[in-house]
Amino acid sequence: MLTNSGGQVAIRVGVLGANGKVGKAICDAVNAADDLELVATVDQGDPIEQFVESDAEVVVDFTHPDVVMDNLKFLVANGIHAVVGTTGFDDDRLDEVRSWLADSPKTGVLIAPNFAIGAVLTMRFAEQAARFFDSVEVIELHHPNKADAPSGTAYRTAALIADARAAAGVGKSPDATTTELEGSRGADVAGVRVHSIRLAGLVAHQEVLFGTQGETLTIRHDSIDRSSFAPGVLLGVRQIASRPGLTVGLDPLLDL
Ligand SMILES: NC(=O)C1=CN([C@@H]2O[C@H](COP(=O)(O)OP(=O)(O)OC[C@H]3O[C@@H](n4cnc5c(N)ncnc54)[C@H](OP(=O)(O)O)[C@@H]3O)[C@@H](O)[C@H]2O)C=CC1
Ligand SMILES: O=C(O)C1=N[C@H](C(=O)O)C[C@H](O)C1
Repeated sequence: MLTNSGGQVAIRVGVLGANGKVGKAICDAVNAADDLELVATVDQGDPIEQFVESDAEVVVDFTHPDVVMDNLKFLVANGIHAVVGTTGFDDDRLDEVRSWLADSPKTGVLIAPNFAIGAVLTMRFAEQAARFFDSVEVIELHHPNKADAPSGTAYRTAALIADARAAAGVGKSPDATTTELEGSRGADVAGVRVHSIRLAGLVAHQEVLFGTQGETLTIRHDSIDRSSFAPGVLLGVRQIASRPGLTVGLDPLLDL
């Protein structure tokens, strides 16, 4: 059992996807925190049972949308709290996680499409701005090794904007396009156009563009290093045991 200089018992943390781009940054951050102990790391091909054997209290998942549900089902069934950054969660998946948690009521799961504070604020600011502008489009820009498009953050941003506009009675963005090459106007996410750029040299970036008579507003966020995700993940690791059930997004942990 690890204790820090104040005699506090460290939280026992496991990482899934530990050899991945974000997983490595999270392992470094856990190792650098004196109130956390990295007790197990699991990547492709390793047995997930390591988390039970090592008595992990919280497991962080940055793997792949195709495998994250199986991982989560195992963690919840074993009463291990989870902090999940992996993308691919639609309403059906969230409902499935809730149904597992109903059988494990003390377990907490946090699923957040983006753990970077600037990205969380971008979503919040976009939601606030949404009702004041006629037009809105989202551009997300990522490294070319990203598996999913649009990004989980862009999905969530578009959904928040759409909900805010619907609540305020604002209609769809004006668009007179009648002739188009397929894909040229981006994907339609809840009625909001989302454009995905994949470019060598990028990490994770998003612009939300608003327009109305005589003015535009652009909200832009840039993760220029994957360490940007670590503070939000560690906040989740520290809080999740006191938040049983499903929490979606980092906002409640930041009192937003
Ligand atoms: N919420 C957030 O703030 C953020 C979310 N993400 C999301 O996190 C996920 C991972 O991103 P990233 O780190 O860039 O991806 P990587 O591909 O770099 O890392 C994923 C790692 O998970 C491993 N893996 C795959 N399947 C399993 C499995 N069944 N069990 C254990 N490990 C497995 C992969 O191994 P192998 O390569 O051999 O398949 C790889 O090492 C993506 O969904 C991404 O969108 C990313 C950044 C921030
Ligand atoms: O794959 C990534 O890199 C990222 N994925 C998340 C997403 O899809 O929104 C978060 C961030 O954009 C980085």
